[in-house]
This record gives sequence, C-alpha cells and structure tokens, in this order.
Amino acid sequence: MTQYSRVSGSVGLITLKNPPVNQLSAVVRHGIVDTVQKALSDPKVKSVVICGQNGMFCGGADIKEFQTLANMRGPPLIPMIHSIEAADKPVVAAIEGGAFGGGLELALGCHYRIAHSKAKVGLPEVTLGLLPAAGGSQRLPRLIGVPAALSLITTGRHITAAEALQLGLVDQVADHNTVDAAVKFALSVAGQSLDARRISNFQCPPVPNMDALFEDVMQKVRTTARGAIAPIACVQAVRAAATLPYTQGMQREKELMATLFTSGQARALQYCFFAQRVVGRWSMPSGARWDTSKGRPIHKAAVIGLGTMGRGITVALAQTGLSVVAVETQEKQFMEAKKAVSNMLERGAKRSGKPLAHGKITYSQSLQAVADVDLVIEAVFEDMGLKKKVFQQLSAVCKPGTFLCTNTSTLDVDELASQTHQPELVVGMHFFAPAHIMKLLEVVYGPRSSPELVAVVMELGKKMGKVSVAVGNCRGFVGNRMLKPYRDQAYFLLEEGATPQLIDQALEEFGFAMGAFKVSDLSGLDVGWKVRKEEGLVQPGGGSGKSARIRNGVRYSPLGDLMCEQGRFGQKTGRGWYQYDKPGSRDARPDPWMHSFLEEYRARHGLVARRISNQEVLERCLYAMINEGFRVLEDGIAAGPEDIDIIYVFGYGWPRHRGGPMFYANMVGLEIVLERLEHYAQANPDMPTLQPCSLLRKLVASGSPPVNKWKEVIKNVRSQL
Ligand SMILES: CC(C)(COP(=O)(O)OP(=O)(O)OC[C@H]1O[C@@H](n2cnc3c(N)ncnc32)[C@H](O)[C@@H]1OP(=O)(O)O)[C@@H](O)C(=O)NCCC(=O)NCCSC(=O)C[C@@H](O)CCCCCCCCCCCCC(=O)O
Ligand SMILES: NC(=O)c1ccc[n+]([C@@H]2O[C@H](COP(=O)([O-])OP(=O)(O)OC[C@H]3O[C@@H](n4cnc5c(N)ncnc54)[C@H](O)[C@@H]3O)[C@@H](O)[C@H]2O)c1
Repeated sequence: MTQYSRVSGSVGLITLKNPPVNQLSAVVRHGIVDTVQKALSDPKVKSVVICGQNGMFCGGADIKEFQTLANMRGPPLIPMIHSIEAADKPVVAAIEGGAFGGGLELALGCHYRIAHSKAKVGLPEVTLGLLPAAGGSQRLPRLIGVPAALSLITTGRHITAAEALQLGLVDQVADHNTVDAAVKFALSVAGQSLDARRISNFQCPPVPNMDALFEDVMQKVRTTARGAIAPIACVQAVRAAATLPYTQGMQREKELMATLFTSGQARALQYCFFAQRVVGRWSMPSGARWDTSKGRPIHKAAVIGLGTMGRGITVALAQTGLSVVAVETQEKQFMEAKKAVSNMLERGAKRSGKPLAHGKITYSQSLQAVADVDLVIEAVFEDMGLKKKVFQQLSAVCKPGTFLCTNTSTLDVDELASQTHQPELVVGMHFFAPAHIMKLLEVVYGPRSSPELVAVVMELGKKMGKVSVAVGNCRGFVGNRMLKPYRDQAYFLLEEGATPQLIDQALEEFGFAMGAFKVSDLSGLDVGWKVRKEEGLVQPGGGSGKSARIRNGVRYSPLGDLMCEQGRFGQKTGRGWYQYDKPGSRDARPDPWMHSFLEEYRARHGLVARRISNQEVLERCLYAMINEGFRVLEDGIAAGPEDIDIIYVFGYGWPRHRGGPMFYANMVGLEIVLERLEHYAQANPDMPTLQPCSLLRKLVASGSPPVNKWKEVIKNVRSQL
C-alpha cells in the first residue's frame, strides 16, 4: 500500500509501504497512481517527495507477480511512471536503502533523485532473465551516457550512492535523514521549470564510434553470457535508446521484454533468486530448523593445514574480522603459506577497497596453538587415517565446547566426529577452491550434530559472503556425489568414440563454465587416482578385455588411471586430457597424442568407436547426474531440490539461466528424463547409475508436479521407506 500526507505546508509526501522491500505489487501501483493524482490536483501542494518505509526505497517490481501473466493485474508501471514525469509539479525521489529495477525506474521518472550515502542503486533485471522494461533501458543511457548504462544494465550490478552521484544518476547525496533532505530540496525547487528534468526528452550523449562500441560490447557479452539471452537483449535495448527516438525505443524495449518475459531462462533465473533464499531456511531430519536454533558468537577460529584450501579458508575467515590461528606442520608449506595468504589478502583489499586483515592472523607449526579458539576448520590431506589423528588431537587440545569442522570433500564426517569427546560439535564445512572466492559452502551435518553448531556455521558462511547449504552426511555429500555419475558417463563416452573436446564442447555449449575434462585437468587427475587406489579399484596397466572395465560388478573406466600412470595429471604437469604450453598454464589445447592413446585403448578392449552426438553427451552426463539428485532427495541428504540446484549453480559452474539440475529436469519434463534414462539403462545394464530412481518414477506417476511441489511427494516416499 501507499501512504500520503502533506508536510512542511506544501510538499506531498508519498510513502511506499510493502514489506519486505516495498516491491511494486499491484496494490502499491494503485496507491502510487491515486496519491500522485491527489498531490497534483491539490493546489496547496507545490512539490512531491516519494520515499519508502523502513529505510528502503523500493526493490522493484514484485517478482512473485511474474510467475503468471494472470497475476499481473493493476495499473501498469510504464504509464504510471510517465504520468509522474509529465507532472507539472517537481517530484523528488528520496532513496534510502536501495532503489533496484522498477524501483530505480520509478526514481528515473521523478525529476530529482536524492540518495542516502549508504544507499545502493541498480538495474538487476538481467539477473532475473529480464531487462529494465519500465523505461529503464531508455532513460538510463539518456541520463548517464551509453557506456555507463551498458555496464550497469548488462551486469545488473548495484552501485553506491557516491558512484551514482559521480555518474549523474542522483542529484544529491544525504548523510542524515534523506526524506528531510528531499522535502527541503522539494521546497527549494517548487515552481521551477521542469523542461530540463524530464529524462525521456533528453538525447543520449553522443558516443564516438558507436557501432564499434556496440559490436565490442556485444562480443564481450556473448562470451560471458554462456548462452543466456537477457544480456544480449539488454545491449539491443540500449542500442535502441542510442539510435531511436524515445517512443520507438520504448516500443523496442517492450518487444524485447515480451520475448524474455515468457522464456524458460527468465523462469529459471527467478527460481534461482528464490531458491537462494530458501536454502537459508535450513532444516534437519531431527526437526531442528533455522528459526528455532540459535548459534553463539565466534571470536577466534583456527585452520589446520595450509595447502590449497587452508590458505583460502584462512583469508575468508580473516576477511570477516575474526582472529585466526593458522597451523601448518611442514616447514616449506608453512613459509609458502604465510606469503601466499598475505598476497591474497592484499589483492582482496585492493579489490574491495577495505582495509587489510593481516594483523588478525597468527601462524603456528603446533596444534597446541589452537587451545583457546571457538571453532576449528581442518584442511589437511584427504586421508582418513591422518584426519582421524588430527581430530583426536584437537579433541584433546581444544577447550570444551569448541566446534570442530572438516573441509573433507568426500570422507565420512560421522567417523571423524566419533574420534572426539563431543561428536555433537563436529560438522563438515566443505569449501570450494579457491575458498576465499568461491561462493558455495556445503555444511554437512551428521545424525549427532547439534543444531546450535549448524546455526553457527551457516551464520559464519553468511559472514564470509558464502551461500551456505546444509546437507546430510554421505559419500561426496550432495555436490561430489552427483558429480561422480556425470564424470563416469563422460569417461564411458570417451571409450565409445567421443573425444575430450567433443564432450567438453557439448557441455560448454549447454552453458557449463568448463567441460568435464577441462575441470579434471584443472583439479588434477591424481586426486581421484589416489582415492581409487585406496578403494582398491586401480589395476596397474588397466587390465584388458571386457572384464577389465568391470569393477565390483559395475562398469568402470580405467582411462583416468592410465593417464595418471603416464604422469598426465592435468594443468600441473602440462599434460592431461589436453596439452598446455607448460606446467601450470591454463590454456587447454587438443593433444594429438590423445587420438592414438584412445585408438590403442579401444583396440585393446575390443571397442569399436561410433559417432557420439551432442544430444547423447548431454543426456547421458546430465541425466545420470539428475538421477543421482533424485536419490539424494529420496535419502533425505538434501532437504529439497532448491538445495541441490543452488549447490550446482554456486559450486559446480552449472549455468544459472538453466536453474540447476533438478529445475532443468522439470523444464525438460520428468517423463522425458525417465524415458531417456530407461533407454540408456537398457542399453547399458552394467551402469546402475542410469537405472531410474524410484522417486523419479513416483513423481512421473504423480503427474510430474512442478519443482516447488516435489517436497510433498518426497515426504510420502520417505515415509514409506
Ligand atoms: C532488495 C534486495 C537488495 C534486499 O536484499 P536483502 O539481503 O536485504 O533481503 P533479501 O534479498 O533476503 O530479500 C528479503 C525478502 O524480500 C523478497 N524480495 C526481494 N526483492 C523482491 C522483489 N522485487 N519482489 C518480490 N520479493 C522480493 C525476497 O524474496 C526475500 O523474501 P523471502 O521470503 O524469499 O526470503 C534484494 O532482495 C534484491 O536484490 N531484490 C531483487 C531486486 C530486483 O532484482 N529487482 C528487480 C525486479 S524486476 C523489475 O523490477 C522489472 C522492471 O524493470 C519492470 C518490468 C515491467 C514489467 C512489464 C511486464 C511486461 C510483461 C510483458 C509480457 C508480454 C508477454 C505477452 O504479452 O505475451
Ligand atoms: N583442492 C581442492 O580443490 C579441494 C576442494 C574442496 C575440499 N578439499 C579438501 O580439503 C582438504 C585439503 O585439501 P588441499 O587441496 O588443500 O590439500 P593440500 O595437499 O594442498 O594441503 C594439505 C596441507 O595440510 C598439511 N598438513 C598435513 N598434515 C597436517 C597436520 N597434521 N597438521 C597441520 N597441517 C597438516 C600439509 O602439509 C599440506 O600443506 C582435503 O580434505 C580435500 O579433500 C580440497
């Protein structure tokens, strides 16, 4: 709703009131239309201020209304904003908190904008698969110029009030009460001509070499968009602003929006927006929940093992302002880590403009140094024997009540918990490399983990700027468990006739940041080799004949083992599934050696190469992963499909505009996924991961409900187990 009052004698004050972010729902739009009319027709009112309640101007259109066109009743935004711009009394936007999307478009329709110094503004529609379609794509370039508008609209980034002032997006920045400042300002401009204040009348500031600029931006956007269509439409809309009169530009904006609005990509991106918030409302099978579990403050933390992960975790903790004790036992690693952490902190400070967090870290080569910390994160080698020893030592050294966390990527968190005096104070904190940059944190609880600890760790994740997802304990948790069948299928496809390039290209065209083989080269083939050796799966030389490709009764590809035997560990050795200029280089080039290696391998195993289509690559890799996702849901390891999807979008390079694997399955059609899995399972009876999961069958039998209704079916399935 909207509140109206007259203040300081002659200023009509309109306050948007629609928690949580004063989004422009139908009722608010009604309120704005009515109150603007009231103010303009009142002779006592000489100027108008629009503000939002609770320190927030406006979070934009109500995204929930976008779910169906039928939801979108009430006055449309565009004429509403036009009538404000056309008003003959000055209208001032008082921006506190933020003005985003339609909220900023509303402010751009006003004649003046005053922002609080802590406020942020932006047009984030592109992140929802849309464009600023209430005139934003046409007004912003006219106000701040084409290059700056392109940068804001194609990225959706939020900018500070200071940057907005510099760009000319706002007229004044207030340090104290923004509404008071806006009312004062409104009084001072009452009666003044508004001819030069209506942005739709402006010409876009001229740009030298405009065609070249747009070509360049389009090229960049296409490369980074990974198949997303909204960034491209955003460039096209701004181009219309730069080249067409306002009314024609608005027509173009409308046409482009119509295409985006009904696209699957917009649905996927809006699903991700809400899913990201859903995962914050975690729950455990015990019934413990985010809103009934309280954590306690952490003042001092420790990191054990300063290798690849420990260094990033130390930086991420220090950047939250915590005191950190960083422990590494090997002298060489110890010295290198100190330098690396210091460099990472310096780079971080430069990027963020925030002060260095150096002084908060103390280094030690002894575990005794962690005696007084509140929380420990262990990041030593992925070796159960070693980790068990470290947890026994920690349990003896740390003060009672210290939370003990492990960064293991696959090992059993409960087994580690059982090494300690207080197993309820142990969870997994699974970071992703590089740990100070990657946004995902899998928080792995066991049956004994205390809800208090889960609350502490979820909160700590938030402070580190992570998207934290609470999941149950099983091998590989959610992310790595689902990755295994995906990777296995990629290996099997190589055996059957594909090349690493063919598979990676299909996955990258789908939108993955990197294909399966480039990822494998990046993380190192030796990591998985070590694990497989420990599991007794590796036979030197790979063996020969069909039996060599069956281990423990299921299909197994020894290709990765053979690569490792040849010292091809990936980027670190300059050779892997691809070749690199030198060890450590990142520029992957196809390696002709691979061709003869695969030919010889196939000949040895009696395999005849066949043509593999992109469709088969996608179906086998993705549906195998999705099938495992259904098993994860059935087993209660993830609370809902949103948890899986957010893990994949933030931790595994899954294209956000496809919404995550479970949302994608829903978009494709569950019955189609089931039919294709059945087809491939029949052709490959030795690949049990292709056998459709019973939850998938149940969902199809229940009429393939939309993803937000799966939880009801899952509940039924689990209650029958
Ligand atoms: C605002 C934030 C930065 C605040 O962040 P904070 O961390 O403080 O809080 P949360 O993010 O946790 O949010 C709290 C709470 O609020 C919910 N929420 C936030 N924003 C919205 C919103 N805009 N709508 C609804 N709900 C919102 C959020 O979900 C949380 O609740 P929950 O219960 O889930 O925990 C931050 O929230 C943020 O970034 N918000 C989003 C900002 C944004 O993206 N805004 C843009 C919205 S899109 C828009 O404005 C579009 C406009 O350009 C106008 C478009 C015109 C429409 C014309 C339609 C034409 C259709 C044509 C179709 C033709 C087809 C045909 O005819 O065939
Ligand atoms: N590398 C990744 O991409 C990644 C991603 C997620 C999780 N993980 C997990 O993180 C953990 C660490 O992996 P990493 O890649 O950083 O390993 P790493 O080999 O780079 O580093 C491990 C470090 O631990 C040190 N260490 C060994 N025993 C120690 C002890 N008793 N006390 C103190 N320090 C000790 C080693 O000297 C080494 O510096 C593993 O459990 C791994 O599975 C790794």
